[in-house]
Amino acid sequence: MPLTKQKRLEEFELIRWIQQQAGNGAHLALGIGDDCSIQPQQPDRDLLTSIDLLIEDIHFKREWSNMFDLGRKSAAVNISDIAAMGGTPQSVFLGIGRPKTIDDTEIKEFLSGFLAEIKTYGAVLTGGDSCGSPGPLMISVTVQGEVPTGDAICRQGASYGDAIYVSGSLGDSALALHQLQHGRQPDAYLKQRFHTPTPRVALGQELSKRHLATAMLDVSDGLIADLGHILAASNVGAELNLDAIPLSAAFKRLLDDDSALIDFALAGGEDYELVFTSPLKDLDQHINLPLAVTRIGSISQQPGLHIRQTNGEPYHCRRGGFDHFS
Ligand SMILES: Nc1ncnc2c1ncn2[C@@H]1O[C@H](COP(=O)(O)OP(=O)(O)OP(=O)(O)O)[C@@H](O)[C@H]1O
Ligand SMILES: Cc1ncc(C[n+]2csc(CCOP(=O)(O)O)c2C)c(N)n1
Ligand SMILES: [Mg+2]
Repeated sequence: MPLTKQKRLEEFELIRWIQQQAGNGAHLALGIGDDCSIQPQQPDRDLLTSIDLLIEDIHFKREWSNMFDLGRKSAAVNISDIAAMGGTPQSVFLGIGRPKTIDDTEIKEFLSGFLAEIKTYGAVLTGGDSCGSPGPLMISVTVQGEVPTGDAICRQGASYGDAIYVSGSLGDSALALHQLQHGRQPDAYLKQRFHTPTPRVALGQELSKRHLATAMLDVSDGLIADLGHILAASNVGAELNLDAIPLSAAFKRLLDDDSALIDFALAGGEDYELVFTSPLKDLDQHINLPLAVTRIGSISQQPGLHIRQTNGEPYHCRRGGFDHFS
């Protein structure tokens, strides 16, 4: 259906508003407004690029979140991929498929949250695309970052004897989601962990700059599934200590009443914490950041992922990791 003149004006007005809000990046020769942005290349840097989609009713429900927080989360989960390589985010590209039910105020709220989040990490909105959607709200985010040549931390470098670490705590986000899905209101802390996760950019940068980690990724689909990617890429196995999995006070309070909830920490997903391996056994002593880093196990020669309880018995998690196609 051809767009009316008035509708097109609205579309470009919104893009002009986005352009004004986005500002200019010092690393760019040209940002929003032309057919492409232009970024001069640095000879001693590797360019990191990642894309992720967020689709209404798959990744979020509009009734659970406000549009500002949804904007923040859309940015954060993508910036988390740059953090997971140890890089510095720079340019972000935003695609929006917008249903008619979202008005200008809501879309501006979304963009304000998105821009506030990327600004926190020094990144700039550099381009994107906007169109109508006959169905759900669809968000596509591409993020680019940089790392000194050769310093990016990949999934493939883990070797036998390395210790396995995780930042922050696990399971909060999945527990909040579980409560929302069952019509309950999570407490403020758990809610915040689900709606506005924090990409661990400073930790990733520290690990890459000081060459402290051999393999790394961010936990989006759940610890077991995502650590499994490191094991497959590195061709090794792992032993995890169940009691070492870091849990928040809010999570522990609920775990006291229902010990089965531990599976949300092992396989829930959307933690956006960093899981990494290192030959150092006391890595927490080497990092001076206001973020806990916990040793949860070690890389073994025996293939597969084995979880042990304190009494030495194996633990079998009853949840699978998140899989879009299962
Ligand atoms: N449709 C696709 N076309 C090309 N490459 C893809 C496609 N889907 C995924 N990939 C690539 O597969 C790899 C793994 O993607 P995946 O989405 O599982 O990882 P991730 O983005 O780190 O995790 P998550 O999406 O759960 O945050 C990435 O290199 C990604 O670019
Ligand atoms: C409404 C609603 N239902 C379910 C979930 C849970 N969820 C969706 S995608 C995903 C994995 C990460 O995504 P990706 O692999 O695409 O990066 C998880 C755990 C949610 N957030 N909202
Ligand atoms: Mg992905």
